[in-house]
Amino acid sequence: MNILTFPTDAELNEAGAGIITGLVQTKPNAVLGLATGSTPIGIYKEMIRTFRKNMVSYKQATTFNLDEYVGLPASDPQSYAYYMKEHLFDHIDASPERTHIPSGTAADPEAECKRYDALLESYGQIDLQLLGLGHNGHIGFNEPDHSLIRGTHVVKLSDQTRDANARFFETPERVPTHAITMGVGTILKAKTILLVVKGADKADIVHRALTGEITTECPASLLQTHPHLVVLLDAEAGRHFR
Ligand SMILES: O=P(O)(O)OC[C@H]1O[C@](O)(CO)[C@@H](O)[C@@H]1O
Repeated sequence: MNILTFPTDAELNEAGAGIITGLVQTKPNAVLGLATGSTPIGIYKEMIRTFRKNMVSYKQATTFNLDEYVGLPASDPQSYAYYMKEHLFDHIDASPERTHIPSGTAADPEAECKRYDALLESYGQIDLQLLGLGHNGHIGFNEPDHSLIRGTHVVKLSDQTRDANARFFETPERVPTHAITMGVGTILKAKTILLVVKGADKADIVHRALTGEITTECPASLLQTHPHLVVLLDAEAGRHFR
């Protein structure tokens, strides 16, 4: 595990974007696992800046997003499909047919999970999986539990996660109750995992996840078992690592 702490947000974002663009420069058909939430926005901005300087092309890259809310169509500004267009896809040359996100409005969500897994399977392995961290230790939407699910599945969101994400919705009641998420098995299968954590409110959970007991009650703690884990922390989130 390689843990890097950055004094400024700008430096962290540059480093994160540098790792992703560096991979796509050397392997144009890379398979990227992408994340949403507030954490990766700065990294996506940097990736767009590098793209605009004609330093990288995403035309041949394939992307798989971690998760999507059940019930939200891609046209809903709170959906992760919308987020990805707004923060990344509309600003780079990614091929729409190669950018994959679970559908939140599939008539049969279970069948949608199977479809997504089969598609992931057809690519073999994600080259680089970008991850944020939930306040309760979730990765993707894999919530703390006495057991975790390997593949893509429908998950009931914890109250803590719904509260944390309520800031993006008009009212807390509008936060969807369920999501589709890639499973921890798929996440851990990625060749490299890039975990990005920002903010004082995540200092304790990231420390627990990376140095504490490996337990499904803190899904991110399973990342300790990954052979190529890179962790980018801002000064606040990295407080316990200094
Ligand atoms: O970056 P944020 O907004 O704190 O979110 C952290 C995590 O929560 C999720 O957005 C899901 O709630 C994850 O996809 C993300 O990694």
